Amino acid sequence: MAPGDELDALPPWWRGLGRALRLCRRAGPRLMWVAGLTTLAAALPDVLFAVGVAALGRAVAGHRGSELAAAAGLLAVLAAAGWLLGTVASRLGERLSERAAVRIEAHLAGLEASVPTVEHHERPEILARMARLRDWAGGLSELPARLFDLGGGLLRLGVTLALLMSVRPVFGLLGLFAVPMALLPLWRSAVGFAAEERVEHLQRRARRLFDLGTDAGTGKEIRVSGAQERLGALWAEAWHRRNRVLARVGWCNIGWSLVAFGLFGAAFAACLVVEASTGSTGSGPARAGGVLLVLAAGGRLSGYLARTVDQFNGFRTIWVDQSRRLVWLEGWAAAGRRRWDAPVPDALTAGIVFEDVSFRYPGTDRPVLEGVSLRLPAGAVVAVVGENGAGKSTLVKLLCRLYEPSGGRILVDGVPLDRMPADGWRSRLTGAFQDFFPFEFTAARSVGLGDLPRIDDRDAVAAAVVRAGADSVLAGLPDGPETRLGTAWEGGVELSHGQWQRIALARGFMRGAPLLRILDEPTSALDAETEHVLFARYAAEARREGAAGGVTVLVSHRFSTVRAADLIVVLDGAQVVEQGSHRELMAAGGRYAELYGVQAAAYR
Ligand SMILES: Nc1ncnc2c1ncn2[C@@H]1O[C@H](COP(=O)(O)OP(=O)(O)OP(=O)(O)O)[C@@H](O)[C@H]1O
Repeated sequence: MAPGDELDALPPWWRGLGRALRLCRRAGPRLMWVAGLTTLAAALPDVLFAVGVAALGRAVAGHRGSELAAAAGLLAVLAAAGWLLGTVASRLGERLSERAAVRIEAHLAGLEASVPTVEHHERPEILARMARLRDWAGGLSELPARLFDLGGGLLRLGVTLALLMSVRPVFGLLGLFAVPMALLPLWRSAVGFAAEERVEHLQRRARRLFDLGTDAGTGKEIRVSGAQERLGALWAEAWHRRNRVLARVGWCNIGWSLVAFGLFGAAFAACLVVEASTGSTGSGPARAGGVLLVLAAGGRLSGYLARTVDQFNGFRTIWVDQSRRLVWLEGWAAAGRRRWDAPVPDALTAGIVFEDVSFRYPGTDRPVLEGVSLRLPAGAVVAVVGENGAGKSTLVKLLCRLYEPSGGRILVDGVPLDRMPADGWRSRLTGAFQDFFPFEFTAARSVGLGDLPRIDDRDAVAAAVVRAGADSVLAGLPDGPETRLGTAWEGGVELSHGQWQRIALARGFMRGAPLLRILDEPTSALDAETEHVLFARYAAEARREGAAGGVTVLVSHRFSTVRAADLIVVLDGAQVVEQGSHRELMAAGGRYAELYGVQAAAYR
């Protein structure tokens, strides 16, 4: 399944287990073996404690001093060995989990980042899967340790049952009475899981509302609109609705547990009474030893069983739920890359062509672009205009491959864009966007980020700053380019929106000779005059860079800026309604001429 397709079922459980264990093993193959063997060895002293107790009982009842000392010594050795092996095993398990966590988290982050488009950030069903995987990434790293614990638990159970049957074979049936206790948590946890999935959207909503109410970015508007109380009420309601559903499941769990534990308790009591009154192992000290063995082993049986079931449950949760999600994400990220069989060209000769392209946002039915056919000639400066919501930024996003078209294709020098590696294509793009991100690094690095390999190249940064007209911003900073931006940092300086925008613009000028330069309303916070001057500079620069045939796409609402473009594309109602040069479009007297006239009149 490729990104963009329907969300498919999770892969089978056995693939998930093997994959997750292999990933953890890479974090420390030898450590994994040592941790496994130590955990199994740590299970034995504890279970043999019942044998020591029985020996002690026999010695006390028979008044045998030497046997008493030997039994006491055995118990002391078992206690010390149990503690020592248990401590070492748990430390080794933790160490393995810590190492595996680093590897798994890096793997998950790499997988998410390698998904070529951003649509997964907007599809709730994918977000839910990924959120769960991310939240429980630590759990995956515990998978081997939990598997070893489970092995130790089963070993304890087996030896305990063998000890009980050594007293009377029929006492092995005690294990059967414990079965409901073993199965109950499995059943109830599946019920709990289903309930959690049902209310996951409420949890996500509550978290989002909390972020909205507490985030610095939203603080101003939330206060002005007076929405705090409403947000708080919605947040509380989301949590209450979620908690009510989960609490109901929790109470049912307790009820069923009482029934299962009651059944086992009755059977255990019956075993003790039978052994004490009839004494299968003889009379006197032997009977005392037998009763104590049943008491110690049987008493621990329920504890061991509950623990093993718990271990199995925890193991199963990670195994069945998490490891399958991991395999799904690996497959999903890889599917998007599979058809990349064409290289990204070094230079454009013909240009970029939209061939009957249509697009709908994930989870929506409304076409945002429909039947768009366009040619963006190599080396041209192309302006895209249209009213709010006309689809200008969407067209730009398709060019950046943040989404794949729902229909039609985009060709780069005649080759379908979706056959080229997305990261390779993006490495030849540069851009500045209206919804830029204010990276709170030093000013120089915030600009240098536009071309990662040259992030610390001071000359390249200085040149980009000048080209974007951001030199006045840097000149006003206390430490110039080395000033830390953002008040969240000690000594950091906050910039105005327009200043941040200029930094973002400079970032967009870091890469030289791009195949595509995107300017999506990058100067919306600047005045019309400044925008005009800057755009004239970009256009001149783009024409100078003509050797690579790079296309510059400018989205702007200001027609005074747009008129200098080689080609102007007018979008309306999800379609291209006009295209041509300023002079051609004015002569045609259509939509462009109308909008231009309105804006010119407003300026006059
Ligand atoms: N992530 C999204 N999910 C769903 N719909 C979206 C998304 N982003 C944009 N849209 C819708 O797509 C349509 C086109 O949006 P787009 O941002 O491309 O318009 P635009 O022409 O750039 O507008 P503006 O001039 O206001 O920036 C709008 O109706 C918008 O509601």
